[in-house]
Amino acid sequence: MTLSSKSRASLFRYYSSCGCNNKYAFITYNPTLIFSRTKTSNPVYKRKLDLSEYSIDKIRNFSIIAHVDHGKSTLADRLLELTGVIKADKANKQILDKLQVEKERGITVKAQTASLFYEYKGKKHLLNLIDTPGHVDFHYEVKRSLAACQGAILLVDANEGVQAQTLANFYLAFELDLPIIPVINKIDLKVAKPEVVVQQLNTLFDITPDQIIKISAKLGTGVDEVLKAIVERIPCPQVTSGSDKATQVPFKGLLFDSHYDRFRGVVASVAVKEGQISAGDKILSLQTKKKYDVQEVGVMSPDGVPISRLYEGQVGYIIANMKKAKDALIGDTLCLAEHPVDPLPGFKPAQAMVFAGLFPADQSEFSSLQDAITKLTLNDSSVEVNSDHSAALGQGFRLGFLGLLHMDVFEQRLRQEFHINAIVTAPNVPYKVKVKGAKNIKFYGGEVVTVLNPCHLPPLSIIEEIQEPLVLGTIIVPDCYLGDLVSLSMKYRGVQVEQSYIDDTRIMFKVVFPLNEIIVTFFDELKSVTSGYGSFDYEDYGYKTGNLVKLDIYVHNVIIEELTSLVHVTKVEDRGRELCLKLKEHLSRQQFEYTIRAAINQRFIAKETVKAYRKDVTARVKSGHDMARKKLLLDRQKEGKARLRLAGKVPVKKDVLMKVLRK
Ligand SMILES: Nc1nc2c(ncn2[C@@H]2O[C@H](COP(=O)(O)OP(=O)(O)OP(=O)(O)O)[C@@H](O)[C@H]2O)c(=O)[nH]1
Repeated sequence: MTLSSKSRASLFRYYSSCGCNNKYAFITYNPTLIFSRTKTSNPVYKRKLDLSEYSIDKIRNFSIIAHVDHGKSTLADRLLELTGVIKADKANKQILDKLQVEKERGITVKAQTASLFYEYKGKKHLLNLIDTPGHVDFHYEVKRSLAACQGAILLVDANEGVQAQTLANFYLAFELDLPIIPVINKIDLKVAKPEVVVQQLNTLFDITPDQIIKISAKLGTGVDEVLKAIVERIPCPQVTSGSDKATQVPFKGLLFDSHYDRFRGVVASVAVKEGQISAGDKILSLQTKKKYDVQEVGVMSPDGVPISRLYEGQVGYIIANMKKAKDALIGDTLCLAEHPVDPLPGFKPAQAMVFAGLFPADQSEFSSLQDAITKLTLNDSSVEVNSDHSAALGQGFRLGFLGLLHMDVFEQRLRQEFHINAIVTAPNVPYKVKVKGAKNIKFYGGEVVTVLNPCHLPPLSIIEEIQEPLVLGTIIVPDCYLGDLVSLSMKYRGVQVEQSYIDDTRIMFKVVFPLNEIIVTFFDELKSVTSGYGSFDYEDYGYKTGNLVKLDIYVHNVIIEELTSLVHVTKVEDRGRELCLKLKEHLSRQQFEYTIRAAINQRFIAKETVKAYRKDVTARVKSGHDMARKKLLLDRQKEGKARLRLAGKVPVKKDVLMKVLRK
């Protein structure tokens, strides 16, 4: 069915009058219409999709996993082209990276699905691809994507070889018992060393050379081999009911991802484990116990294509009037309202690792900031939101992120998509504080209190111990940097637990670090001491009692709460001195002299003095010999300054805080 331009125009007017001003959305509102986009390069849209022709043995669900920049999204582009989902075009670059921040930074931050239609040995196959992010902060995305798959392509750069995230991602797939197709990418590079990578894959993962496919995702070389391997080596989805009975078995689906469409609410990505689902069905969320009417089901190819029915084994999306991101809980099981089922195992919720305060630059913008955070978290449910207040910055929020890049990306999206200029305070990690005394335990609601903001630390007298979060870091470096790496690890309080060669020249280290030490500068320093060759990945390693102290900064005898931090006892003096010096550099002089001091439990460990402005009050005394008059004027000035010093305040403005907080 195609629409005449007249009926298109009237439809557009109709949907515009309903408040829908998205030029694509008016077409997608009606599931019976065939999608049309301004860029109609997509042959899929020329026909209506009916997935009933793909029996379960013709379906493959797979992810592409790899270290950062090893070419996942570029391979996805070639797969989309080869299967005719998009037209081959030099302009196709990381098509599945849809967010502006992804395009600008050239990284994937959100996993994306795409359905490909591939004819193999005369039979049509439906291949559901999930392109995953590579950066350590987004491991959680990879983990849940893999739960919707039966296999994974492990991509390794032919020049860089196996890196820290290659290992982490391999083990994620391995733990789920997924078949892995090892692919060496970028063989077109002059510096490519595919044979070295073959040796690494063999040493580390027991992968034999005959299993490995060598490609250039950029040029398309060898990509057809990857398509064949997907069909041959990845099994079709396992379903308990068997394909014939699919129609009689009640629907059971795993909600593995979601995003928020401002016109249509939550779009939930679902892997259909049993039965089938179509628009008009009433579904139940087993976690929230809420019921919804399904308005549309479809597949991403690469944008949403509505279809009449999603069948057992398939991966697609459901739109069911879910208004909030919290309605679509990742890992939830969806079923038909009248046929409740046993829940699927689901996932552990994402754990925020890094917390920071977010304040509006101007308090009048507080509600705009609140609104923007609510909207952004609809698309990113892994952000933890708490309210916060600061004496200098006013009302704001304390947000929890999966890592520093995640925090950066969130802040960039606030700026770009909502035009909000927020002040982000220094990142810190969640500490666990053990309090003593039955009365205190009752007051804090438990023996262990989680402290997200160091200035909210319970009084020292009732603290039994402070525990800090640890991570197990994996570092891969050429062995010539061995000495530099050992010193670097020690500087960041790392404890080495393992060391082994992954090929003739490169070493893998496992080091336990306090998370607080590595969140800001460690990665940059690692890159710098290893001339860019070192790679780093980390995973949660629990909590350990740390010899930590609370560092307070006083400006003219007033504590600046935003600068309060928990620091290891061996580093606290350096940190105290550094903060005092930075403040001195950025604070303005006053009519009176004042001090900037760093203190542990009110014991001062560092001090800087900011001198007063000097005004020559004796300049007006004409006679150079009137010493008595000069003395009188100088004494008066001294008294005035002493009075000011007592009553005067030193404003620590937001821009000064920002400069000091940036490490
Ligand atoms: N020479 C060459 N460059 C490639 C090839 N494949 C990818 N690239 C380049 O490598 C860079 C990273 O590619 P991406 O596809 O964005 O890598 P990615 O793994 O998706 O990156 P993240 O999502 O950030 O982890 C881009 O500049 C690509 O053009 C290849 O086969 N040969």
